[in-house]
Amino acid sequence: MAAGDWCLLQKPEFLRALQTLSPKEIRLVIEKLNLLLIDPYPDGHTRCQVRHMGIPVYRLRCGVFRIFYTLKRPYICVLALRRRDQATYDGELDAAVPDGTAALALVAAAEGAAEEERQTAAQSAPAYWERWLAPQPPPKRALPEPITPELLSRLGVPPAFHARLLPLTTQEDLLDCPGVPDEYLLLIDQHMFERPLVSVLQQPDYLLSDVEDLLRYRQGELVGFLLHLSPEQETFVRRGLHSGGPTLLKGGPGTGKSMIALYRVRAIQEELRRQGREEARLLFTTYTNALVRSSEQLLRQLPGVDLGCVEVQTADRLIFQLLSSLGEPPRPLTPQEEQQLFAQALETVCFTGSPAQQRAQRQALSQLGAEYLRRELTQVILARQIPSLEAYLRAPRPGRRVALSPLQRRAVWALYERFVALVRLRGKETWQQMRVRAAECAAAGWFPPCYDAVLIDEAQDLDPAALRLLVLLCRDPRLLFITADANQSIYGSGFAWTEVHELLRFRGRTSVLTVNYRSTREIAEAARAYLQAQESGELESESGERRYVHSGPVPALRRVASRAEEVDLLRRFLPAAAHELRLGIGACAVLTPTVRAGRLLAEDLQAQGLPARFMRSHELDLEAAGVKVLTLPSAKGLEFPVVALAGFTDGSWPRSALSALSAEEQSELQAIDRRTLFVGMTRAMRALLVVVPSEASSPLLEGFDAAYWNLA
Ligand SMILES: Nc1ncnc2c1ncn2[C@@H]1O[C@H](COP(=O)(O)OP(=O)(O)OP(=O)(O)O)[C@@H](O)[C@H]1O
Repeated sequence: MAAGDWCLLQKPEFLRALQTLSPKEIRLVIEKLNLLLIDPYPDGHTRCQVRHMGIPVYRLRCGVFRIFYTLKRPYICVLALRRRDQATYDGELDAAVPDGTAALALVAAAEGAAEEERQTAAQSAPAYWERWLAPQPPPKRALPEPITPELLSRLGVPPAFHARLLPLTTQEDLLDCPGVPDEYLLLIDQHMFERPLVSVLQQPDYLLSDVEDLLRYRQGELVGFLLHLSPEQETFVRRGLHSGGPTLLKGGPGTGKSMIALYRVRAIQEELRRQGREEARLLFTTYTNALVRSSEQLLRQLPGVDLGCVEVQTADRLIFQLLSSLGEPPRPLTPQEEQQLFAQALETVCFTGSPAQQRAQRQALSQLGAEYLRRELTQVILARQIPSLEAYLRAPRPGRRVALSPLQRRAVWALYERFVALVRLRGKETWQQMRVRAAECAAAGWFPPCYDAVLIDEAQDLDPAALRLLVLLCRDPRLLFITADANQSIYGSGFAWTEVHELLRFRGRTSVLTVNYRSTREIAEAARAYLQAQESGELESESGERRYVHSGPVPALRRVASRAEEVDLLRRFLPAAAHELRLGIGACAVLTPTVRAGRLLAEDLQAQGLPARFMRSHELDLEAAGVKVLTLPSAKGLEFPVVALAGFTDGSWPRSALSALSAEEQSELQAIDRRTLFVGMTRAMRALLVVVPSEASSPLLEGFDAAYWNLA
């Protein structure tokens, strides 16, 4: 709603406080906000400026409450609602916080604060890592009042959770209380301890387009509010809906690519509804099962989205379903079967030509590492649908660093033919073959375009064939939307968009996002420095500009001599960092290189009394209590306030350090592994710890520059 040309925004802090009000009190708040829309400027009476805040913050009288807000034309941003008797006077606001400087640095500088101010705050902050890694946890903070059934009822906490909550007496026990959803824990925490306004300023802004929505939200008629996107982001939500062709959106980690794709679903549905096409079908694809689950969850909370008309799916699952619809369900090889058949192909490959030529080809193959060859077969020949030896001899191989001579290519082709024959004999297919088959069926008209719009998130890791299929399934190229970040590619090996489909010419329809909304500047810059530290980790430069919304402590690297030491470090770091952020242990994630390392770490953390669960990508439950332990690849696209990268101590990773490979092969595989670690690091929002073995022999566990990392 705009009145007097003002629009209202609100912070989650304010919304949470509303949860505790009676309908009559909410009515009063609505009335006051309507008045604010007419004139928000201080009048020295009902509206005053709060002193000692660094930036102008105002407060509005509202019965026994005070509403705090900021102004930045045309927006009035409502920060918080507090009872008058709870330190709602000038100067007491942030003095009530025991560690004001820490809060300031940890949650980043206030909106609009100068860069210099932001850096000073970060640097002058007390020693985070000393606190977070202290041998003993800090004393627990007692709750200022008991948790009573009356309080819980007033806060709207369902009776089913009361028994768990009533005995709690400290903030730490409250935040970590198992079996109670975070929303209730944070509500009680917010009631007990006011969050400094400077920290509230860092929360995202949500649109309050109709003040009456507050009542509807309180009564459960409204699922949530829309995020206030930046003008740059807003452009991409709607761009090209009426004209042009497909849109490609690029940008580094945390710049909001997925968020824009989700909001675009809403914009497309709105547009199609306007055209009277209520039943239009949308496809939203992403790379991992974990991302499918979290995208579905976000879409469910987005007002105006009809989830019934949106299919959220990984491209591979869709391919499986499409091929199944032809009759027999396809039979993909498991990774173990693929490895086994590949090894068998290597052993039994037959070469053609004279004995000397055959010897030369055998020798040519032996110069290449097995993993490198396997990728050549699956990601070059199969994924790019190279039809013949002649075509392979001429084929460019973008992303592959080992130049192959014609002799080597002949040898590789022989291996490819042997491998494909063995796969056929097994009566199965590789996933690349299935993707190719599905794309061919679509091109032949067996799968007609069945989606009115297709949105592809994380496209950098899709095979060209899978992408081609998705393009073919979309009825209207204007409603094809793709996000990608080449620096986060951990599976694919690079391709040109036009190689996929002539439609993907994106002329004038490619853009790059530059503001990181997820990680602190310190974490994002440290991750970049790590990626660039070695020649193998070259960074695809999308744009020179990088901007950040948050700032905080630099991330840390610690070297450990044993897994026991590693577990001890995590046991100290995770709860300390989470509690400092006023979050429960469920806000923490440990990302490991392998499934085995993840399982072991989760068991060890549990044994140390820290609730932790290892989750495969398809088992991901973001709402689950306790530390989430995931593999690095399955954390793709996700985010967590507190992240540790660990599990490198058993020596089984990185794979590239294990075998004797040529320098080019090493460098190519290391580039992928380095990007995998980069993706893991950039999942962290506020606190990041990387734990590596002290005897690390791989260059991948090196390259942590003291200018970006706390290496104490
Ligand atoms: N305008 C905004 N205001 C506040 N928060 C935002 C805004 N845009 C995005 N975010 C938040 O930033 C975080 C990162 O967004 P998102 O996951 O969409 O980024 P991404 O570019 O897809 O990242 P990645 O490529 O690393 O997966 C999310 O928590 C999202 O809610």
